[in-house]
Amino acid sequence: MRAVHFGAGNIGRGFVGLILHRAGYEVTFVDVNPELIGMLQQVDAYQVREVGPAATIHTVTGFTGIDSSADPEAAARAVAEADVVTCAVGPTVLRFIAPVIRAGLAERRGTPVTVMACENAIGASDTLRELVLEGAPELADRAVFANTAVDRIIPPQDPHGLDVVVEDFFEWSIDRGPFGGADSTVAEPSIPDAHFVDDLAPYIERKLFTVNTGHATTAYAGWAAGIETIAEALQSPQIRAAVEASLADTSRLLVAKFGFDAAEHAAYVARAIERFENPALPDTCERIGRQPLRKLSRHERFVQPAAELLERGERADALVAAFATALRFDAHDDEQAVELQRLLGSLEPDAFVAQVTGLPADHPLVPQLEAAVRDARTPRG
Ligand SMILES: NC(=O)c1ccc[n+]([C@@H]2O[C@H](COP(=O)([O-])OP(=O)(O)OC[C@H]3O[C@@H](n4cnc5c(N)ncnc54)[C@H](O)[C@@H]3O)[C@@H](O)[C@H]2O)c1
Ligand SMILES: O=P(O)(O)OC[C@@H](O)[C@@H](O)[C@H](O)[C@H](O)CO
Repeated sequence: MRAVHFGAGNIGRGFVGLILHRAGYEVTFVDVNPELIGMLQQVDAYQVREVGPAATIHTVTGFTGIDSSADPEAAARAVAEADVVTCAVGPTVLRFIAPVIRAGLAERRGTPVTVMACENAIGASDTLRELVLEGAPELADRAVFANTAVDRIIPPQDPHGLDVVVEDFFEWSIDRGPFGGADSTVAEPSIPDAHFVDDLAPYIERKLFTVNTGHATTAYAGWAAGIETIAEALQSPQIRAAVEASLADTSRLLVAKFGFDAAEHAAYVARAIERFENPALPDTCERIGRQPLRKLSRHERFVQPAAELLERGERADALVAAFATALRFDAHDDEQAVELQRLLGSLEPDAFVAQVTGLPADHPLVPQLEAAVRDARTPRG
């Protein structure tokens, strides 16, 4: 069985590549980083080292690499011949890999390929499908796109090596809907470490609005306090209280919306905070806070749950406070952080909230976010 995976970064090598290898796939990694692809072409194996109570070392073999910026035709050919195509490139990069997948589908003969975007975003495979079929709707029956939720914390790695240090926890949930039904000619791919679910919404929203909301609250508060790592930030009682308050907001929403058992959900939240604190994971506030404009957008970790709470007539004060703290993220190496600071300095609060969050002006959350922006624009004494 052949898999093509776009994005040979942390999740690519330390999660998707590992799980596909364990499922028996030969994996072709496609990336635009020539150094990374060079290493994947030159060696036969790399290691994934899990750290935490259930620590194990896994060896991944049977892979190769293609540099899609140097040889997009080879990448398209690999897609044409694959059983499964996955990606973990970041939601903002989907539009750059879409033309390569489109070219692969155009060459494809025989059964449709399964495509799964493994990104932190709701409906990422649906987004990828729209981008791939843009201008080429006739290719629709050559691929089946399934949404997924992926969870494993993988901190920054040595950029000059292939081995990856990861936490011992992982979860990959895949929407079963597109497979095997009356309208589908494609069976569920065999991936024993993943689980197929009838309704992905509770899984992706629980993950994004717990793990990622809690992570982001920690990161922005840590950054504002001048703290480097996530584990260190959580040692501050104020930051910990802010994280617990954000997750109390999202818990109220998730339990009401999906009918989760309150005690089981509380255990899920506690486990997420324990995972952030894993002392063996050198994860940084800068990585977790990366791309703040994406994280402050409409369907993301603060605005979406806060908006839904207000629509239900509830408050979301802790999420609004976390949004306010995020406005202080000014990492110089992060293009979106630089743009965030430029927008803060140049747009009035109403224009900033409309542009960054995409909320309609009459949404009940808007006045609170505008107040946060007004406050962030006031010089600190
Ligand atoms: N690291 C984590 O803890 C984690 C956990 C769950 C989900 N995710 C999600 O996985 C995705 C990737 O995150 P990551 O941490 O692995 O990032 P990363 O930066 O380590 O990896 C992304 C890779 O994509 C490559 N890339 C960029 N443009 C490309 C293109 N046009 N074609 C092919 N490859 C391209 C980059 O060179 C890089 O190697 C994100 O959506 C992230 O939210 C990350
Ligand atoms: O990858 P991002 O930028 O969407 O979010 C940063 C982290 O919260 C994220 O990578 C987590 O480590 C991951 O989602 C855990 O499964």
